[in-house]
Formats: sequence, C-alpha cells, structure tokens
Amino acid sequence: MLIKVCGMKYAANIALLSPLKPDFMGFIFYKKSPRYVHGLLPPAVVSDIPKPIKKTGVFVNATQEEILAMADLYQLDAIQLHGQESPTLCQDLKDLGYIVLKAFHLKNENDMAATSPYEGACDFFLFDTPSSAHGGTGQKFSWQLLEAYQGTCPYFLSGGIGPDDAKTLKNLSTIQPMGIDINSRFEREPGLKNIGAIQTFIEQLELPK
Ligand SMILES: O=C(O)c1ccccc1NCC(=O)[C@H](O)[C@H](O)COP(=O)(O)O
Repeated sequence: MLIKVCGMKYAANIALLSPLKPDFMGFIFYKKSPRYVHGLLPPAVVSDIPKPIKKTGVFVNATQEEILAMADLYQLDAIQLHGQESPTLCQDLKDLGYIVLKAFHLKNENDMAATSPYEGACDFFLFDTPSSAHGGTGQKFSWQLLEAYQGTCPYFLSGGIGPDDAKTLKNLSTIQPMGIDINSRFEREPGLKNIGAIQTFIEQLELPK
C-alpha cells in the first residue's frame, strides 16, 4: 500500500519526515488553505527532497499555466487536482510526464459516476470527504461507498484518516485502495506534522519492505 503524507509546510518538519520514505509528499498550492506553501517554503526545500519520494503539488481549479509554473519552480513529480478540473487538463499533465491524481469528494454512490470520464487520463484517483474547503478537513466519509467503485484507475483512500485507523486499514477486505493519504489528523497545527505519530502509524500498517 502506498503512503502519501499531504500538507507539509515547514523545512525542518520535511527533513524529519523524509527518512520515513513516504511514497508521496504533498504541498498545497491553494491560497485559501492554512497549508498554502508558495512564498513560505523555499522551492529548494521541496526540490531537494530525496528520491524516490514523489513531490506532489495540490491545486484547486488552477490554470494549466499556474500549475506548470509551480511544478517547474518546485520540481514536482506529481500533480493532485482537487477542484472541477477537466479530464483534458489531467491528460495534458500526464502527457507532460507528471503523475496525475484527481480527487473526488464522495457524498453517495452516485458521485462515483463522475470518475468515468477521467479513466485513462489519471494515474490515480483520490477519494476524499466533501467540504467547502476542498480538502484537509479531518472528516471521514463512509468508506463503504467505495465497494461500488467499478473503475480500473487505482485509488488513494483519503479524508480524516487518523492514528487509530491503522488496524482497520490493515484488515480491509471489501475495498482495495492502492494507497492512503494522511494529513490533518497527524498535525500539531496546520502544516506541522507529528512525525512520531506518522512513524508509529506506518509501523502499525506492517507494509512489506
Ligand atoms: O490540506 C489542505 O489544506 C487542502 C486544501 C484544499 C485542497 C486539498 C487539501 N488537501 C489535500 C489532501 O490530499 C488531504 O490530505 C486530504 O484532503 C485529506 O485531508 P484530511 O481529511 O485532513 O486527512
């Protein structure tokens, strides 16, 4: 199972997280988020993050030009889209060589239909909780909704995953996420992660080395 830690904001905190080798580390490029990084986090701190951690920029309804400018500046590997971005934009970014994650916010099973036009245009879907903030709320949605997912695009489970969820995640049987995305439930304040809690959580997942 892949691990994505999202909403990193501080250089020292990033340096402490990197040795845990999450598969993806996420940075928020949405101005209304308390985790917004541009202008606060020097681009070199992100571009210097060791491989194979995938440096992931999270955007909400940004233009392709805005996304590419940040991707170039911060040397991003992956782009995560959390608004009403089109399948064409996803495909264009994928064609440029970025790993593309498209977020969908699930209220009920019918919301799953929105994923169909994005099949093939994304590397991963990311299923999250609906909110006016677009993400990072710490609220869970009903994971059972994903039992109705019939798509072929692998997906991340997201939304309010916390330290107490390791056992449940380890024993999932009716849904098969390719990865999980953690954020605000592992924070001391927005953008500042509790590294010890993340380490314990990853150990409890007992992932194959
Ligand atoms: O984290 C944010 O502040 C954020 C703001 C706007 C769009 C997306 C955002 N985060 C993206 C993520 O991938 C989060 O990890 C995801 O929404 C889950 O967050 P949480 O419920 O806090 O675990």
